[in-house]
Amino acid sequence: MSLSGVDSFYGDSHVLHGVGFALRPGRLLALLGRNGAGKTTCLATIMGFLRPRRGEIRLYGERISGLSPEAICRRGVGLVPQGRRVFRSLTVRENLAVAARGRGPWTVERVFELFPRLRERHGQLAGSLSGGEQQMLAIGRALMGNPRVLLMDEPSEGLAPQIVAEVGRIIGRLNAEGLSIVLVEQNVKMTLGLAHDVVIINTGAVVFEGPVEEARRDEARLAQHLGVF
Ligand SMILES: Nc1ncnc2c1ncn2[C@@H]1O[C@H](COP(=O)(O)OP(=O)(O)OP(=O)(O)O)[C@@H](O)[C@H]1O
Repeated sequence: MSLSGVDSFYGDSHVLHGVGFALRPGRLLALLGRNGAGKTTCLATIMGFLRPRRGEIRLYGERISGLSPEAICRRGVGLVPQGRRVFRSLTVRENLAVAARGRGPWTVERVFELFPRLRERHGQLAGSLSGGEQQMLAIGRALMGNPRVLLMDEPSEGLAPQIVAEVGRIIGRLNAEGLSIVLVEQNVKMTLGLAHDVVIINTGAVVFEGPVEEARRDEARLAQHLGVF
């Protein structure tokens, strides 16, 4: 998937300025930046919730910018949204079942193999789950759409360190199984441990794109754009 020269607006407010980067198949790309840098806006633009005014987004060669969110989802882009957004008054199993889409390996059973905790709680209302369990459910729900590319918006937000490590392991495993992932995170340490490639955005523009080794070597730049971590 690639973005080139993408400009996005909320009304008159110009938020993304010529954003371009490429996610290669099977890679994990970390999208980093300070609060308000435009990371969530980038994901919203890829998903089609915001239509870019300039530039284009391609998925395996096909132009997807300008399509509806449903059409983009059907072409294989999945989203784990910030704040999880599970259906609180549906059970765990129902949350997964309603998200089933497309052809591919993902079934409720397979999600339960990935997250045994969800199997244990399959009949429970999602609103009664812990934060970590809701995050697992949000990931499972996105997988039920059989995505080729998974966008994840701050999956570690508000979770205890032990649960963050567990979620990190799952993300690494999904990627190792071949899923291409864009990971937006404030947890820079965890993210650099998982990523192949890093993109840093600052006030809506890309200020760094390169392999994770290069990002690690340039700690001064990371500190400049991300603050102390
Ligand atoms: N719905 C909206 N309407 C108008 N402006 C918005 C809207 N959502 C975000 N913005 C603005 O767009 C800019 C980028 O926000 P965005 O949420 O993409 O940043 P972010 O990097 O994801 O930050 P965070 O880490 O806080 O989620 C910010 O200046 C924000 O105030």
